[in-house]
Amino acid sequence: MEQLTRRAQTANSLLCVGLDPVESAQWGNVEARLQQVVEQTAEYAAGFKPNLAFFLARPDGVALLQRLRQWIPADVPMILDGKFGDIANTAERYAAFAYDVIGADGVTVNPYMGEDAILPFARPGKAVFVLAKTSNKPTHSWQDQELVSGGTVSDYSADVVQTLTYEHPGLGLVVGATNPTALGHLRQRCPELWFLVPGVGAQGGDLAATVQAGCRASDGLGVLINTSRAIWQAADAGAAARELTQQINALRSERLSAAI
Ligand SMILES: O=c1ccn([C@@H]2O[C@H](COP(=O)(O)O)[C@@H](O)[C@H]2O)c(=O)[nH]1
Repeated sequence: MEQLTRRAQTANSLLCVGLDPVESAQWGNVEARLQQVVEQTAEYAAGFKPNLAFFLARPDGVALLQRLRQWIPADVPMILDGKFGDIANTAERYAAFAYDVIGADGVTVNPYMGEDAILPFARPGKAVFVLAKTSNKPTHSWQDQELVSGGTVSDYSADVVQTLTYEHPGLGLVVGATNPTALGHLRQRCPELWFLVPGVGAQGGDLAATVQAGCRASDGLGVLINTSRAIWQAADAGAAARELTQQINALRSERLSAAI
């Protein structure tokens, strides 16, 4: 999280460039497009987030991820969005894959199986974003279920992660941009955690509301706002990333002046 904070400050950006490579007649070769998107957007990126599914769906997916790691500048964190979640010894193997085989700086984790599904990823210097309130909108949301002990399932996930951060400071949450009320609620519950926030762009998340509800009161950072298809499909990926960064920064400034 220190690397992420440093990068967000140096690049003056909260943008996470999502990398979900798909074939398209427009782009032709996926590998060349991937390299182009990284090159064009790197100066604006606080982080990159390749989604593992899009690589595993290719015969050369793991090797492509390894090459991707080489194209991403060393000071820009790469978060491997694998939503890993299995018992401890298996989670260890997933962590070895993400960190040792691919060279990721962080991962996403599904906490359904409990703390032993999370903690093997909590290595020093690595960021672990745990699902709390995701951006999809199922009609019957598991995450909104009220627990007898109080709060919802997503609150519980956030509370567990918050507690674990006392010993494992690299933990953060995944909170979708499609529900700013929930984002604000979780920000109040966890004032200092970094949130990975997907859902802006193709999923229609409200950027202004995301910045308003999600940024930390203490330093105006704390949200890594991801967009994948909106950049991948843009005619000029660099321009799309620059525009988004500028929009986010304008909203951050407005938020700051409103607070003064
Ligand atoms: O709650 C979540 C968690 C992860 N994702 C992932 O983020 C990107 C979003 O892509 P867009 O094209 O910007 O919609 C994708 O990899 C998802 O699997 C998410 O959307 N929501």
